[in-house]
Amino acid sequence: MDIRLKNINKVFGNYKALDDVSFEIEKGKLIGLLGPSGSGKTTILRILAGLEYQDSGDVYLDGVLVNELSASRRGIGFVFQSYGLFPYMTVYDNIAYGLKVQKKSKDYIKNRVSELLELVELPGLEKRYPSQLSGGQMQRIAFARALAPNPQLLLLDEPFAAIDAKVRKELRSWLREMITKIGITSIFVTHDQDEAVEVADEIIITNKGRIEQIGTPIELYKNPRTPFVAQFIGQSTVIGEYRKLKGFETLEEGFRAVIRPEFIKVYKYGAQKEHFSVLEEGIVRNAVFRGDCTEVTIEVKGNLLKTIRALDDEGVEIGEKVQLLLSRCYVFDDEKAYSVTNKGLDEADTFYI
Ligand SMILES: Nc1ncnc2c1ncn2[C@@H]1O[C@H](COP(=O)(O)OP(=O)(O)OP(=O)(O)O)[C@@H](O)[C@H]1O
Repeated sequence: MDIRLKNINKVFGNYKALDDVSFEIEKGKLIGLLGPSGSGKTTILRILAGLEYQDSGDVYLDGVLVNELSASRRGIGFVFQSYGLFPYMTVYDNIAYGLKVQKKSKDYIKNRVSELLELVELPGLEKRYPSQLSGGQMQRIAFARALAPNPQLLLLDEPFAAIDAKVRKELRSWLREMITKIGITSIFVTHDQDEAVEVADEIIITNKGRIEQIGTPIELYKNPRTPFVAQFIGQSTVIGEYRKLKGFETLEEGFRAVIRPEFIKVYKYGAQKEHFSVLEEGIVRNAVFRGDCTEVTIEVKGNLLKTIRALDDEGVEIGEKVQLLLSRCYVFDDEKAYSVTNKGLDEADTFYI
């Protein structure tokens, strides 16, 4: 199912929850709706599903205007953060629920339930109750239940939020594989960037009821188009002025710069033999081991820059003097954001992700 939202507005009391929201989603895509708390993500899902109605604007599903269509007639499956399973029903009855509402035959339901249990890799659990399942299993069953009536669109509202970190990671890749396999258009809400970047084909970034930017994870990283996106995506250090960082001009009044760890290379003092004119000096102020890398904070001309050192890189110690090459940064004011490259480096020397 392809989706189009056109100029959607929604006010709760005197709070504008959605402000002129428009976007289109191609059939079969897995979309992450990413934004801070209260930015309108859930409201968008609920309006799409017909669980909430917009004050103005249009919702089209497969080119058909569905503003007046009730939730049950939109062909949409919903998976909630809190699983939404009926606690007093077995796994079988939970999955069968929507099919019984559709008055499917007993044989059809039996086959469909076992087919779905195979799909979510939990065969044999028909007789269990939700209380007898782990969080990850409950979410898989909730997924099976949402898919049972063959919806054309699947909406997932923070589907992993209630699940602990390790299982959450597994479920993410599982969901990605599952959705690719079924080929169903899906939108999931999250406020976790890593989750959105890892799972989604495209990300829609919401902020204060508006869409900030839509793009693939890599597009959002490489070309943030608004100040909000420049700061929100990726791990960044925001500095008020360049303080004459080598290779960059002084910032204009009202502009700030975002520097990401991936734009910086850190060298042991004296190890770098090129680009002397733009090599900066800094002092290591903090180093935190993150499991797969070390996050190192370095003070450079009064700015604390976050950098990453791979496990194979030679270690640095707190208080150590190091050298850095800063390849580029994003510059933004209240209205626009753009990328600036270090003037002392050739294109081939700039570090892109
Ligand atoms: N039924 C309602 N009545 C009044 N205000 C509401 C209602 N539903 C949502 N809101 C308000 O609208 C705004 C957007 O809410 P929404 O749940 O869409 O945000 P969200 O981005 O999903 O947030 P979160 O990540 O915290 O779930 C919030 O300020 C919320 O308090």
